[in-house]
Amino acid sequence: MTSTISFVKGHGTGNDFVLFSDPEGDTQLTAEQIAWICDRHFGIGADGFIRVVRSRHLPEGEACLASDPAAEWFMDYWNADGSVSEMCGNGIRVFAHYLLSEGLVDLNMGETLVLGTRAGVKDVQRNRTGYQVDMGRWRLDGGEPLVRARDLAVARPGLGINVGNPHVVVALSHSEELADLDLNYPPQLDPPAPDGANVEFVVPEDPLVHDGVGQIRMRVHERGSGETLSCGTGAVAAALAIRHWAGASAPHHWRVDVPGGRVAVRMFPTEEGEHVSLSGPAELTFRGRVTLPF
Ligand SMILES: N[C@@H](CCC[C@H](N)C(=O)O)C(=O)O
Repeated sequence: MTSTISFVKGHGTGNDFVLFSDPEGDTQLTAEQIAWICDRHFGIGADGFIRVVRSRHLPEGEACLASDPAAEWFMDYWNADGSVSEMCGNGIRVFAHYLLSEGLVDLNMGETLVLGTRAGVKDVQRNRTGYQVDMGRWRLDGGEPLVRARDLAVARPGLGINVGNPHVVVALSHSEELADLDLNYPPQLDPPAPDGANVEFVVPEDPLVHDGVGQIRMRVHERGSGETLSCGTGAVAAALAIRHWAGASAPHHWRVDVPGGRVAVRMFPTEEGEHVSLSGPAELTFRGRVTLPF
């Protein structure tokens, strides 16, 4: 049976998403349908798919992911190939912006919106650049695999970092090396990451620190989506990795430039340990209806 769905398209620094409203949780699209929707030639085209669903309608096993009763809404995030991911840093800002624009939530400056994700609940606030998300705790995870990429002469050591979803960050020495990378091909990790990983290639800007703010430039190959113009969780992982390598005197505030724009990352102490936040813009670009072919 074919079905027609309404959607809204949005992006955060060029990382683009199809948002599908399913407040009562009564439409389960298949991985194949989601991959078709995200296909840029045969479908709508997007780096990811976000189902907008009330947390209380999640199936039993997923309900614990939004365990804070304040998280009325859940970001059900899917990659372009139809695989699920735990978290999306650009996607959650666009998700918050969608909820606000549709009048589903109120969020004045200084207030906090609590949203559910597969990586736990996240606090979102509005700020000067758009939205700031408390991404919570992070951990060094996934070891230091060797990373091979097309047009990178020799394999480089990466650093595994989990910010809710898995990343491997690789430092390059200059911007030509970053520009020359061919990320049409997935980077190879040795040893491979058991659940796959998003891979970020990073170069320091000159100077690395300006007015107390660290400055880096990044390109990314996303698990399940290929090269994208930006990755919010990737920017967070990249800033954490560079701070780790730079040592104790490194700043806790970073500016991360990606092909699609700029985001900011801040590390700050909390009672349960260090948290990291991500700030950046969120835009909604158009809405439409699409008939799924299968
Ligand atoms: N683009 C996202 C990350 C999306 C999920 C990722 N591809 C994964 O599989 O973990 C971001 O902005 O964080």
